[in-house]
Amino acid sequence: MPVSEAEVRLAVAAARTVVVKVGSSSLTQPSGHLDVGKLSALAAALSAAVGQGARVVLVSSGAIAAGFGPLGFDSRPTDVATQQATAAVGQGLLMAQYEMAFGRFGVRVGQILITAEDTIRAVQYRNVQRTLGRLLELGVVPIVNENDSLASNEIRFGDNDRLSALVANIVRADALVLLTDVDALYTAPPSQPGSRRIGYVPDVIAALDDVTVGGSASGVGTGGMVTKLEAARVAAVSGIPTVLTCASNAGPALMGDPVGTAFAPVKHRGSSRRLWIGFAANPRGTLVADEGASRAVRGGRASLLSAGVLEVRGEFSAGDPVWIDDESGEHLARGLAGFDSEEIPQMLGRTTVQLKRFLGDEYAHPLVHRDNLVLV
Ligand SMILES: Nc1ncnc2c1ncn2[C@@H]1O[C@H](COP(=O)(O)OP(=O)(O)O)[C@@H](O)[C@H]1O
Ligand SMILES: N[C@@H](CCC(=O)OP(=O)(O)O)C(=O)O
Repeated sequence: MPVSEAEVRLAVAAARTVVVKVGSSSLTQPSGHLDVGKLSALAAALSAAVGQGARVVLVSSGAIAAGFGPLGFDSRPTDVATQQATAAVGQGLLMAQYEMAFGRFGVRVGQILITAEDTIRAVQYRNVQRTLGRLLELGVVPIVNENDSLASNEIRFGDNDRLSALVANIVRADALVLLTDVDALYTAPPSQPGSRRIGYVPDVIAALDDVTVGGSASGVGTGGMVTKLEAARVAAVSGIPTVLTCASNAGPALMGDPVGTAFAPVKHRGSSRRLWIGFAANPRGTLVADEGASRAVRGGRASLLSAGVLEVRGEFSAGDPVWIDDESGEHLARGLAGFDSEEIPQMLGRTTVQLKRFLGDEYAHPLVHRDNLVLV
């Protein structure tokens, strides 16, 4: 586990598999239209890394930014339906440019569009993992974006920062590089007088207390620095180092030069699927655990049984993420529900033996299995 900045930089330079995320603001002109020059420069830097043997996954935003100009809008649309339609137009334009730009270096690209919803379940998760793995084996640079045109509003990432950290987990990346329109993390939004550049963050969780982060200032970006730090945190707890810098520093960042901000990993890798449950999507409902069940869940190795659940809130399907709260309303854990919300009221308070006797074998299972549960 690297501890000094030099070791973190070295780990990034030596990474065999690297996920690079580029934000909308780094691919567009001030007018909002796609900036083909910036996109080509990025493709050149990533192709050089591929030429040196790296396996590169590019998580690229920019579908909405690329689509609104050609559709005749003056600025990024704000309503969901128009954003989704704009992304459908822009995503094709974006990929056409990437194909051409990487093609100049003989590098092939492939498009992967992900929704939070269809990757939260184990089968789809493994599907994404297998396809990305195969693309990398074939020497292709997968270009990933959220499937904006189909993502449902309640369960979308919105920004691509957290998505990139999860993709880094899925492909078991050795490094994550976040490219944006600011050269590094600052102690406060760079527009604030007196804000200072931070070159190295040894512990991202502790750093969250010392840094003032703001939203996007660009008009095309989405999450600002908040979601980038969240991505760096997810990567860190997965054992993955992160470098955050501006897109024009992509080449030096990948070579381990001291540009931008480097974040050290804070822990050895956990299970990527459990991280996915913890961070991928917003819970759709809540299961309220009684005192005994809360204690068992807090203990870390227990499933949530219906005998210890007092109440179900919200509407969800089996497999959806839910909160597990204690009676005072405090969040204890996130987990994937084992049943649809409408099936649960008849199960509440019943033991496994009672469930079997009164409702049948198919109900004699935990409401949330411990393998699908992550403490918060
Ligand atoms: N503490 C901070 N340090 C650096 N940038 C910050 C900070 N707080 C807020 N920001 C803003 O975050 C912006 C980057 O986020 P965003 O516009 O969403 O980019 P992207 O499109 O690359 O995701 C920067 O341009 C900057 O204005
Ligand atoms: N998936 C969206 C990303 C939205 C967005 O602006 O993200 P980001 O620039 O990474 O903050 C798109 O391609 O337009």
